Amino acid sequence: MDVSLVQVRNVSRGFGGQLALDDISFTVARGEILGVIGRSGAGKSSLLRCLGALDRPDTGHIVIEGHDLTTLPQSRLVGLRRRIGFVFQHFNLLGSRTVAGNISLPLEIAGMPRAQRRERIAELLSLVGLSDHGHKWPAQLSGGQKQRVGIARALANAPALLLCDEATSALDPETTTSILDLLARINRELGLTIIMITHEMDVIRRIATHLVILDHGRMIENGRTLDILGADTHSPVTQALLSETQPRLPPAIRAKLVETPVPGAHAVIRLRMGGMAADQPVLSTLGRRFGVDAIMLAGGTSEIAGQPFADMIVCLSDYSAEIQDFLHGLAPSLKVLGYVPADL
Ligand SMILES: Nc1ncnc2c1ncn2[C@@H]1O[C@H](COP(=O)(O)OP(=O)(O)OP(=O)(O)O)[C@@H](O)[C@H]1O
Repeated sequence: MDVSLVQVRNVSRGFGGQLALDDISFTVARGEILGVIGRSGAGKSSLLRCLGALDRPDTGHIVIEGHDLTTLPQSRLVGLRRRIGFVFQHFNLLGSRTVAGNISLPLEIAGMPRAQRRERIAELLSLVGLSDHGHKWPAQLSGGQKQRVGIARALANAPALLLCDEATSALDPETTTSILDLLARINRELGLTIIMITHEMDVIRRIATHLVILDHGRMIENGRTLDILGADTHSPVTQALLSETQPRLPPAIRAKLVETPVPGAHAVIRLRMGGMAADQPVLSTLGRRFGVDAIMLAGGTSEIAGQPFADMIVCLSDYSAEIQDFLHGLAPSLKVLGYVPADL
């Protein structure tokens, strides 16, 4: 059985002789959170518009729940669009309607009777943590609350797919965290598939199970976020995006780093590992098993889309073949950054 909810096949879209999307293909499985990232002009919004049936690709196919958006007649697109919820960067709430009124709008358009609507609105308000705010006006809400209303409205018709366009870019860091937590909970509890466009790597790390990286309209990475972030070799564009959230050596230590080992020097190693290995007490094991002094210089263990992930730079008093073997067994990505004097 095909578990993919969305199939994007060889999609291209041009504007004035320039390709905003150049032969893009990927699939999104049900229940996935796909992050789409890229620099300004990479093609993210163009892709989102095609996925939301707001624009048609010039060539290629986009199939959602078995329906090909690119060949479906306009009359049937309206029905399919109800299967897709949109969350916008600037919320796009109607100031002339209350919170409940905003959430009610898609239900009214879908022809839901009033009594049923009232029940559904109460359910949605509770889901996004705004049960007491239904009577308020958008102007009375904080940015985070407005986005919660935006999410409730997007979920009103129980969509199969949620498209989020820079949903947290207008929010402060604390509010961003609460909105990302809400989206992750909705994904978990409702099994909802989410595609989110962002230019922030941190958003990807926190929530996206899968990742697409676009550059000049081309897809340069696609896979599990853990795999892409844990890998060693990347294109310069990917590396630049990833480096935003990667640990860096403190400048004072970087200044002492040399390329070739001198007698007694300590090795500075960068290692990344995902899954169970990330939870292991690597430094203390090195000390216990090999008698190595191991010091964490930067980074540590965090989570990527709820999975443990370690990304750290460590200083080791010994980097023998035996120790290298041990570390290679744990970390698919392992790199010697250089050597520093023992009396660091
Ligand atoms: N309607 C349009 N008319 C003309 N050119 C367009 C149109 N939409 C997109 N483009 C061009 O297509 C390319 C991709 O734009 P797009 O907005 O999809 O990128 P983006 O990754 O979303 O960028 P940003 O992060 O700045 O929003 C850009 O060169 C842009 O100028």
